[in-house]
Amino acid sequence: MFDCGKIAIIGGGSWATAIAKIVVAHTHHIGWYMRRNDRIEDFKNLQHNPAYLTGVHFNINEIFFSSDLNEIVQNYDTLVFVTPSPYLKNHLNKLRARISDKFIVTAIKGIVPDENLVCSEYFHQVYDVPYANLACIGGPSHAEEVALDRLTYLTIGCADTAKAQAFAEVLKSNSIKTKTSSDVLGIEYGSVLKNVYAIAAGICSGLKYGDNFQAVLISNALQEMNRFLQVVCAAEDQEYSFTVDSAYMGDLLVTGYSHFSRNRTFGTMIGKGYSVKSAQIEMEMIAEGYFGTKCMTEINRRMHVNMPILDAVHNILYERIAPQVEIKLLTDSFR
Ligand SMILES: NC(=O)C1=CN([C@@H]2O[C@H](COP(=O)(O)OP(=O)(O)OC[C@H]3O[C@@H](n4cnc5c(N)ncnc54)[C@H](OP(=O)(O)O)[C@@H]3O)[C@@H](O)[C@H]2O)C=CC1
Ligand SMILES: O=C(CO)COP(=O)(O)O
Repeated sequence: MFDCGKIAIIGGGSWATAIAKIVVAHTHHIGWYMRRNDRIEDFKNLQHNPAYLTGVHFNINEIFFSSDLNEIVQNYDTLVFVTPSPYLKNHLNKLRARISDKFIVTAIKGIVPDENLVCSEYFHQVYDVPYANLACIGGPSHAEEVALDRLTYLTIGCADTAKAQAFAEVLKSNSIKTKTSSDVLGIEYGSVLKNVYAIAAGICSGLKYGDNFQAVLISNALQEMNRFLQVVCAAEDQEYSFTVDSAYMGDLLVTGYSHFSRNRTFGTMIGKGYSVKSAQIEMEMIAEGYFGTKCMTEINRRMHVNMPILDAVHNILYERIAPQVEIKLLTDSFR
């Protein structure tokens, strides 16, 4: 069986903290890159992350912290990237060490802005990491619930099944169930799109559309996701059949409906009349679907998939079309 070796977490936010909790319970040692030394010092003193999931306590002796990404990369075999997607490039720009022979796992549910590449494509194209060394973590998984040990199902995608299985074993516990998949691109694109659709759900909620319509919106979102993945991820002449799995539909549902969802919260503010800027400032957290909307719209200019919900969210966020006008047009297009 493949051995993940020494595992390091890259990123210091809530999902990074939840994944660190899961991994260190299994391995009893992790490396952990955080960008700020003051955060690391506070973490060591408090024995928990000072800013995110503060109720999750760690045995500090089991963690090697560093704000030097190169030090972590040189000393660890499996690197789990959990930074919000808009910051990934900046972190990676600090890299001097080679990462092409590392096992790279991305838990990022977003796309690299300006590049219009999902994370596995970015690591492959820019850092020469072979696809067999690239994995992703998908599935409905709000960090706040993982922190509370609430039952959560994660899907580990990797072209190399043995590697996916090995990492799935590392994450498995009484409260975490895992399965594997070879559909890395599909999981990553699905994760980007569900953020866009959660923004749409939030906008409709802010506009006071009710549960009946939300259900129709989410059904249409799933069909839209499937149309896109059919074009981008299905083998020739094959029907794309994964979309109903929990890493796709499950994550769409949890992000579209959960009050923990930042994308839905952001959309709700937009529906209530906030400008994009004021919603972003008030939230203090990042709704990656905002960036995902722009990138997916640009990608779809080449793909020509029928994606009315993506188009509507793009028009609202980037073309300043009034949400009530755009959503009314969308309602007329649904059956
Ligand atoms: N939260 C969740 O439930 C889940 C999140 N994910 C995904 O995990 C990824 C990480 O999200 P999450 O952990 O929630 O993020 P958080 O919002 O919890 O954390 C934000 C992180 O970004 C850092 N940061 C803030 N500003 C900057 C900046 N200008 N440059 C570089 N870094 C910055 C923060 O560092 P600092 O503290 O130093 O300011 C912090 O580590 C995302 O792709 C998300 O989609 C996936 C599943 C669940
Ligand atoms: O992906 C998530 C849950 O699975 C988190 O979604 P938000 O970023 O909208 O909170």
